[in-house]
Amino acid sequence: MRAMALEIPEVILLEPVVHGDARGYFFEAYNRRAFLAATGLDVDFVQDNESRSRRGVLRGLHYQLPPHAQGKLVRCIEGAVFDVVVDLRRSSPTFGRWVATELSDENKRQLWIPPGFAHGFLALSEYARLFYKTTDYYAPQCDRSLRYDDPTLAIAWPDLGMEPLVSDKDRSAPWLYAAECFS
Ligand SMILES: Cc1cn([C@H]2C[C@H](O)[C@@H](COP(=O)(O)OP(=O)(O)O[C@H]3O[C@@H](C)C(=O)[C@@H](O)[C@H]3O)O2)c(=O)[nH]c1=O
Repeated sequence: MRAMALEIPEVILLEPVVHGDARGYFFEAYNRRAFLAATGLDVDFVQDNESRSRRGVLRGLHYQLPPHAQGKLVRCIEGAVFDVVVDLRRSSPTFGRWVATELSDENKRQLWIPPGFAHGFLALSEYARLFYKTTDYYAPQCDRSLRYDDPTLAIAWPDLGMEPLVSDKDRSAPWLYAAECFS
């Protein structure tokens, strides 16, 4: 597993070693020891999530506040997504900054999103299925959404020539200045 640093160093892009042969391919999608060796992080994942979205669906930007803040290990197992992470740690030099990367069933890349960050994605392919592990359980009372189109964030979402399909919850999410963040 190869780790690649992004502009926000705590957010880590991971690329597995894919063993291809005449039958197809095999790779270790998650291996605790390999994850530790690549990232230096020994993380306890407690929940696996899967969602499937039509092209143009935008989910996010989501995070859970303490005491149920979540780290997430995200990958796209069908199609492709434009995946975005925003630093919401007020004490961080990169507070309010975002990084984005394409995750797809072709590149098999995974993104490690530490607690303290908001996460969202736009489905680029006809359908996109996201699979992600989390370090804490779903806690609706701590679940928060942040506006994906906040002009302060100025996220460069790809233009698919259509309005993104967004949940009511996400459409009515607060802007960054009013959002509850991390210390
Ligand atoms: C996130 C979550 C939702 N749910 C329920 C609540 C609701 O009825 C339904 C759909 O929830 P949402 O609309 O929040 O689903 P979704 O918009 O897909 O939420 C996800 O978005 C991405 C970007 C993330 O980063 C995830 O952590 C998660 O917040 O599923 C659970 O039961 N467990 C969970 O862990």
